[in-house]
Amino acid sequence: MNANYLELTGVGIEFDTGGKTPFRALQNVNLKIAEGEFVSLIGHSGCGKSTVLNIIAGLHQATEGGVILEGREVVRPGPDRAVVFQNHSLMPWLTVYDNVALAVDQVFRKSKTRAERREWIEHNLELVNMSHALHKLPAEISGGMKQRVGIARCLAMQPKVVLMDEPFGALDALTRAQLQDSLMQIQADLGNTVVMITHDVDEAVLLSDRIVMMSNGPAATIGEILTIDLPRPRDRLGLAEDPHFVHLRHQVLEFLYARHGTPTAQESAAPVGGPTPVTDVSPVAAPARQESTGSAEGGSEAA
Ligand SMILES: Nc1ncnc2c1ncn2[C@@H]1O[C@H](COP(=O)(O)OP(=O)(O)OP(=O)(O)O)[C@@H](O)[C@H]1O
Repeated sequence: MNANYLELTGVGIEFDTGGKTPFRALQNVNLKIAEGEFVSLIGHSGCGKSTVLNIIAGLHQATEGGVILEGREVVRPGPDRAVVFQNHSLMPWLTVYDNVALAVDQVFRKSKTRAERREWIEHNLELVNMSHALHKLPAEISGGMKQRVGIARCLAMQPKVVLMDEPFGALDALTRAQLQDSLMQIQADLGNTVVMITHDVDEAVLLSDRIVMMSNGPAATIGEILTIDLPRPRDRLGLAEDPHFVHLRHQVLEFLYARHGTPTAQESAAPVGGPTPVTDVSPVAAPARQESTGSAEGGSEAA
């Protein structure tokens, strides 16, 4: 296993706001992600989670630093990084099958025959239990089913990294739980490297190998990284009362509510220097929690 599969080094970004001073969203973000690892990004609204994901996706260019995936610099979007958004983003005029076919044809037109591609599309829709609805249009299926199709489309591209921006955020609790379980099963089978944004602390602890907790912006950075050393496969019912699960969950809540609550006046006025970042270490060697020396005190606000 390559422990430095995906590396973010000194990543910072400023957005041009049309005024005199650009807006500094991120400052000195350093993170190393191992091949096959499941990493969640958590932090308050507006701290810069989507910006980190977009930089990895190649949709934004960092102002400083950069991203290396398997030894190659990320400079633009590519099929080696597929994104699952909160709102499925399926083509409404295409059937379930054709939505996945569109992505599969783009990636595998030259390397797979038509019959192989058909088999591959059906296989990926089967992975997310959608074989029964191949010929339905997005408008004819539920929100959870659309999200399943979005995940199938992403997996079918066989990306090196799966990027998920609050993939289950718009779903009811029961559907969300079912999809979380499916995702855990799929990741166990396929060994995908996943970076997922979530606001849901339980979801982060249940699914992740590590949780990256971000400080508030502007000039947001990584505040702490929590290693989730719960054995797999993980069973949500058993874990609900597991003291270690409860302890890990508490550590995330403490970071979000007690130490990085409402952005302070000091943070709001943060100069380009920003808070001190934490330097990541390999997930295997990582201690249960790494503290940033630059964390700010704050009030309380939900993530
Ligand atoms: N294109 C842009 N131009 C200017 N500012 C931007 C741009 N994109 C993001 N920002 C700002 O950067 C900061 C981080 O935004 P981002 O969307 O990454 O936060 P987030 O943590 O994903 O938020 P949420 O949890 O609410 O989705 C915010 O202050 C946002 O307003």
